[in-house]
Amino acid sequence: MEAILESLLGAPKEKSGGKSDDEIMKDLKDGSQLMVVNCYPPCPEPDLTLGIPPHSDYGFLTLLLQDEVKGLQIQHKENWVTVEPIANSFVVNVGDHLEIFSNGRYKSVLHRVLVNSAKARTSVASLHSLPFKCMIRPCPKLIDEANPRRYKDTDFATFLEYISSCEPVMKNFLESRRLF
Ligand SMILES: O=C(O)CCC(=O)C(=O)O
Ligand SMILES: [Fe+2]
Repeated sequence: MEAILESLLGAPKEKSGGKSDDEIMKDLKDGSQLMVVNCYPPCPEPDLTLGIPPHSDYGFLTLLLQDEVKGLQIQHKENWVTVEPIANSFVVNVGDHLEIFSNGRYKSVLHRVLVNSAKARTSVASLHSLPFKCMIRPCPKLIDEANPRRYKDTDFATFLEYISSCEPVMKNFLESRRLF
């Protein structure tokens, strides 16, 4: 898992450079991992519901293992696009923390899950974040006059406070952290 994260984070690392990236990598290694197993039974009326409503994942990166049954869709240019399952591979989703750390260069992906009437579906999501007490903020190297800071400081407690007051649907948690 560590090796996968390290190779995936190569891209923002090159762009931002310097000490803060090593720090973020270290924080991620000491960070939190939440594993969620989702089971979607067959649904007699799939057009009337969703397996999971549109949302973005809290956290830095999500590694998602889906079985051979379709269902996951991501939003791309206003359209819902089905993510075709590929055997023995992970889908990697950018989470809200990476959008904040990259000061908006990387967008957390809005996704949802459809159900179907024929087959049960199972997926396993592994959400990787900083340690719960860590503060996430835009990387200073990505802030300048042309790219002012776009997000407020955010930690896990802020997220818990948010979800106790309203549902984390669409990208509304991230929107609540926006400065402009
Ligand atoms: O079942 C899926 O493919 C996606 C699950 C998901 O989005 C989640 O657990 O956050
Ligand atoms: Fe998700």
